Amino acid sequence: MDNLIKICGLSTPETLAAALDAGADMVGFVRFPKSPRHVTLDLGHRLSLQAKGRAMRVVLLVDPGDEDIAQAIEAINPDLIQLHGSESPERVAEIRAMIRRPVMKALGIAEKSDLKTLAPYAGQAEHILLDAKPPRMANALPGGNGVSFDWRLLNGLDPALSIMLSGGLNPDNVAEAIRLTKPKAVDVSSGVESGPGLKDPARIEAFIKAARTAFAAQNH
Ligand SMILES: O=C(O)c1ccccc1NCC(=O)[C@H](O)[C@H](O)COP(=O)(O)O
Repeated sequence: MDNLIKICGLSTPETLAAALDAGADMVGFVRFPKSPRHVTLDLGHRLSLQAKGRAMRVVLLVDPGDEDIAQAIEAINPDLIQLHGSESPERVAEIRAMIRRPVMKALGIAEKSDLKTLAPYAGQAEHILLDAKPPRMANALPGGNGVSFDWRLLNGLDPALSIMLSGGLNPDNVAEAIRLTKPKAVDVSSGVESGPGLKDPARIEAFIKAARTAFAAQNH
């Protein structure tokens, strides 16, 4: 996973087409009923077919049971599963063995000590997504909140780790985030929306352009 750009929370054929046409490497479909980005199995199936062969398809699940996973795999046939709940390292390993597809585990970061949670997952999941912790308020979603964490906390992190940076990224700040943290990949959801769950094609394109340029500058 190098220099990859993921657009998460796509839930219409039109905005998925915008992400694919703009060159997204990964597209994310959220399975979390309380989210404005939630896709049914049927919609996820259709979006997955649309993205097939053009981008990696990611299904995002939160503390899923075995049946939730089986249904998502059957209907959406993702290339990667993103676990965005409080799944333990043992549960991540169990899921990975069960699905025999790559897994990305999301971890919430607010302070330096939160990075200690990373090591136990590093051997269990192919990729780690670092996101801000959800705001402390009732009904906060586990992710997709448009909140950043202090990127300087990642100073000194092992560069060999397969890290996707996430949380509060948008077309205006993604270049600086890449410059400071040198992630393998970046992920965005609300930063490319015009309202909760409403992806904006122009912002998707601007985000991908800004991230691509920043990754290219980093490789020089
Ligand atoms: O996006 C959601 O609605 C969501 C719901 C439940 C768990 C996770 C969710 N999103 C996680 C993502 O992958 C987001 O892309 C990531 O948290 C960054 O979101 P944002 O800060 O809005 O860019």
